[in-house]
Amino acid sequence: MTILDKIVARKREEIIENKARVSTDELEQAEFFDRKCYSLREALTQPDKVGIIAEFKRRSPSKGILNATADVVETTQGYVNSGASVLSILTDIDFFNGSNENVIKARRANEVPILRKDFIVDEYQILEAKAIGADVILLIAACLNPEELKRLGAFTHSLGMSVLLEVHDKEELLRSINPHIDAIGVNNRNLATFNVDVQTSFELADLIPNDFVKVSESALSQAQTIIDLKKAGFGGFLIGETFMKTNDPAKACKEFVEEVKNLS
Ligand SMILES: O=C(O)c1ccccc1NCC(=O)[C@H](O)[C@H](O)COP(=O)(O)O
Repeated sequence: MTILDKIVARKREEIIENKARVSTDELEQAEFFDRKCYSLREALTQPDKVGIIAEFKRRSPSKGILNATADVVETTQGYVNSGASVLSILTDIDFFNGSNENVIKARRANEVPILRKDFIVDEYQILEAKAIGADVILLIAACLNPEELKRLGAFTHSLGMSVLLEVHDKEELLRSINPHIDAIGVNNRNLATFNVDVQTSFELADLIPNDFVKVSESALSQAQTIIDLKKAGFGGFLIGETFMKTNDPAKACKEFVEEVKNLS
């Protein structure tokens, strides 16, 4: 059993628990449910921005605790003030020490798209994402078949939210493209082995149709890599650990954005 299998198995239990605790009617009556979402595509195609998706990630299965103390409001506001275009906030509790509450707090404090970063396998989680103020959800090809990807993508679009499809190889990419996707992310981290290799993004770049915003995810730590990925056609860069492992994630983000701009 891979770590991804374990995460998804636990996720299915968690969804049953959550459905018993909070009804879909209650989710639809939540504070943020009827708000108009920010567009992921628009945020990642602004010519004056680098295209950073800055992640609030306390812990990861591969690295353990990254940052136990950072304040979510201070950090996410800092990310946005540093030039991040989009925020990504982990909501998985058991493997990432994330929470829905962190999205709610970040939503109240920021006016950019927020990606609810979790392992989505059920419509209920998408309703929950809308209810907590997220604009974007992630659909991971490694844990969803083409029919599920299409069904969950269509449901997400029906709520006015955006879909970031995550793939790791050519086979996942070719079987997963459907009309209900806004951006395609190449995860440089193999979720079964934890191996990271930025080359994965370069290899898949030309296979992703240009109608999608191309996003490179994970293991991004060098400004020059962003420049090279931009030349290869990428417009979004999902970065967690590089920022969160420092004492001041927002400052790390600011310095990174400045370095990319200086190299551009
Ligand atoms: O980060 C992990 O260890 C991990 C393990 C298993 C499943 C998913 C995992 N991470 C989720 C992500 O996709 C990353 O948080 C995101 O791409 C940012 O990556 P990084 O910049 O390397 O923190």
